[in-house]
Amino acid sequence: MAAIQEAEAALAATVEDAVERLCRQAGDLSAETVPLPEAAGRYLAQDCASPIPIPPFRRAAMDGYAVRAADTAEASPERPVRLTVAAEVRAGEKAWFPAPPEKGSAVRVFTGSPVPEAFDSVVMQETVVRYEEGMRPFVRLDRPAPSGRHIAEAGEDCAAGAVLLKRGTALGAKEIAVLASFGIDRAAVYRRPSVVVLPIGDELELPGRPLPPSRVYEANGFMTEAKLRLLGADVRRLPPMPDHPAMIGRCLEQAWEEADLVVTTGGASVGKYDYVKWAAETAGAEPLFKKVRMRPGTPTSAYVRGGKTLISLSGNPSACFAGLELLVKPYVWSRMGRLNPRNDWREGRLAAAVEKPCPYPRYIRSRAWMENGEWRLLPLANDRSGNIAAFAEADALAVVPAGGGGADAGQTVRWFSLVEQ
Ligand SMILES: Nc1nc2c(c(=O)[nH]1)N[C@H]1C(S)=C(S)[C@@H](COP(=O)(O)OP(=O)(O)OC[C@H]3O[C@@H](n4cnc5c(N)ncnc54)[C@H](O)[C@@H]3O)O[C@H]1N2
Ligand code: MOO
Repeated sequence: MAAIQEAEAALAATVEDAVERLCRQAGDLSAETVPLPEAAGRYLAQDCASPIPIPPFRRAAMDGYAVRAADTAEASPERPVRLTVAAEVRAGEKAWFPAPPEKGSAVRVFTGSPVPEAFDSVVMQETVVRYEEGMRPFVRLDRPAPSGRHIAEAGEDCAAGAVLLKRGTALGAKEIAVLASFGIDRAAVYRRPSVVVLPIGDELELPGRPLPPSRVYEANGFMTEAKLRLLGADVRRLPPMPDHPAMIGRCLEQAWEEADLVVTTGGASVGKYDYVKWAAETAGAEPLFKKVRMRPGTPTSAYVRGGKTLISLSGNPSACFAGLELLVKPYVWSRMGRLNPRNDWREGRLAAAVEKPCPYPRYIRSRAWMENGEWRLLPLANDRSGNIAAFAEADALAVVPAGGGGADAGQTVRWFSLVEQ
């Protein structure tokens, strides 16, 4: 008996170990090439190089006149220089000029117009006086135009062949804009992991239906589905499954057939009707860990079978939430090919005491704000494991270290942001 308990204790992982074990078997990540709009929220599977220089041609950065700096070198308010406007080049037109340009010529240009080769400076239209004599347009300058001013050289932003975005980069709106501006219309991204979400519990009723006595609405499955979708996974949430061992076993088998990852909630603890561990082991799955040194969420476990993963989250909504943030998210991030699949931990000081002694690190939903150059964290009242009403107020998850009698107000703790990235 003692040997069994010791073996079980060895499988009780710290959160860091649990993440390590999960990420280590994230397996080979295959890639697919998708049109740009579908690449948003995913991670590049290879470096992306620029097929062309940007800007692709020498262009004006202001509306005004392309001139030769040498022609304007002597310009002053007392002795302004007069230039003949010999041509106009609009954005999108060829950089033409009746060559070779005579000394003292200028070309009317606009932001984004190609600048004809002989010209090396653009003066803004606000800084010149334009006038006409007969039908001929002229501009008058009363100061020199320095060579190179308001001209973007071809390849100045990025040379052809240069790496634009590195493998593992998250493709958000600005990265998509970078690819589009280089003429790239598809991206090689890592495949989205497919996930089946399975809420378990006789007491669960679907939202939208009347609530029979002694039942609760199924919330964890919806929370898990939403989180996974926001992370970019391909998700299917099943209706609640009763606490029935054979049914849970069959459902797990089917879910493993179809998905890379199965996430269950509920039926995870030691109660007479908690069957997930039993079903996983009966199906021959190998445990990665059978408990996690965290609260809430201690009964969380994970298994692998034939390259497929099962993460069994606790049924208590806050425990389920902690498991999603601390374990499922890093795992999905590593499967999606994100370079750093870890939460971005920082430090802050508690704005109120946490009076709950705990043998494990305690993860507390909190509100975070900046005060006098440091982060402050207010643990939410009503943070009991089974409570859910205060969820929406939290924008941070802070951790109070194990042992001791909780934490004092003012104590420095680690935390990360819950604001969706
Ligand atoms: N004798 C012991 N009892 C318990 C222990 C223990 O070590 N010894 N651990 C406690 C801890 S800690 C937790 S956490 C819970 C976890 O139990 P389960 O993961 O098996 O979850 P359930 O018993 O199925 O449900 C717990 C609670 O949450 C509600 N729930 C479940 N699923 C959902 C859902 N999808 N949506 C909304 N609410 C849900 C359920 O009705 C229960 O109230 O065990 C402790 N017990
Ligand atoms: O670990 Mo349980 O999740 O405290 O409520």
